[in-house]
Amino acid sequence: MANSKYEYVKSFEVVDKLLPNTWIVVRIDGRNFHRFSDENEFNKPNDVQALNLMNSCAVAMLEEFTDIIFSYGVSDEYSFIFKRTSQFYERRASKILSTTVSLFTANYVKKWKEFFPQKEMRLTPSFDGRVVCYPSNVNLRDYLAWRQVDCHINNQYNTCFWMLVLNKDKTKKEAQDILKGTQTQDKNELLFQQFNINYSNLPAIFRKGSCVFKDKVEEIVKHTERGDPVKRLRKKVVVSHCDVIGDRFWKDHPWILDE
Ligand SMILES: Nc1nc2c(ncn2[C@@H]2O[C@H](COP(=O)(O)OP(=O)(O)OP(=O)(O)O)[C@@H](O)[C@H]2O)c(=O)[nH]1
Ligand SMILES: [Mg+2]
Ligand SMILES: [Mg+2]
Repeated sequence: MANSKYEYVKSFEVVDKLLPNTWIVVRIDGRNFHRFSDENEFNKPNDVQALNLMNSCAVAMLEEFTDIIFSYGVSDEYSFIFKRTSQFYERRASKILSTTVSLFTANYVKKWKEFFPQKEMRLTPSFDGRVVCYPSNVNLRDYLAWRQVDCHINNQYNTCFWMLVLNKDKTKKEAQDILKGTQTQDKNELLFQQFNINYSNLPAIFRKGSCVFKDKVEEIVKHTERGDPVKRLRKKVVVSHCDVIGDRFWKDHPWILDE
């Protein structure tokens, strides 16, 4: 049967091409993870295995979608940056967003047992997603700085909050009142005075979040007949908990934003 009678419906589809020559950022975030974390008894305020699971899913994303040049994750969220010149799905927003969210979610479920071998997963996880284009490297770096500052603020607050609740028998309301109006320095003092914790010594994965990107690493590709190793520089997806606010990281990894 000829389909021409019905084909006009296709013209209702809207064009959703993302601006050319801009960094495409897809940020996904766990839906109702407050409850998901409770039900699955994640450690408070940070569950290192839950974070490792998120990171492992991000690594899988960079391996599958080669246009992703960098990603940054904290808590139940991950931001994926597609290179400026990406022609992935002809830059169609809905395609890029939906495949990113679904591939990440599928990996999260698939890899759960690897990170929580003793825990049957409770509830079905899902993630929302949004896509934003940034025209300049400065905008992109400011975006990442915004997320990393957010990580710092939340982690410092949550660390104080849960120390007060779990170790000083404060109610959640009392802990909230104690922390109300406090500045960064006050929270550092509180942790040090009351719990002998030096905030800057806490694991970097909690304080800085996680960066997943392709780094140049030396790998032994073979051995000569005499048994000497032959090394090559290879690009490999790595996870690092570095500072992305200052210039250092970007000076050390110029290929990420130059690509
Ligand atoms: N215990 C624990 N909870 C976590 C951890 N990471 C994330 N969460 C929880 O996940 C929540 C994530 O915050 P949001 O994304 O703002 O809130 P949400 O509940 O996911 O709600 P929506 O994102 O709006 O659907 C946090 O408030 C925590 O309750 C963790 O490592 N340990
Ligand atoms: Mg969430
Ligand atoms: Mg969140």
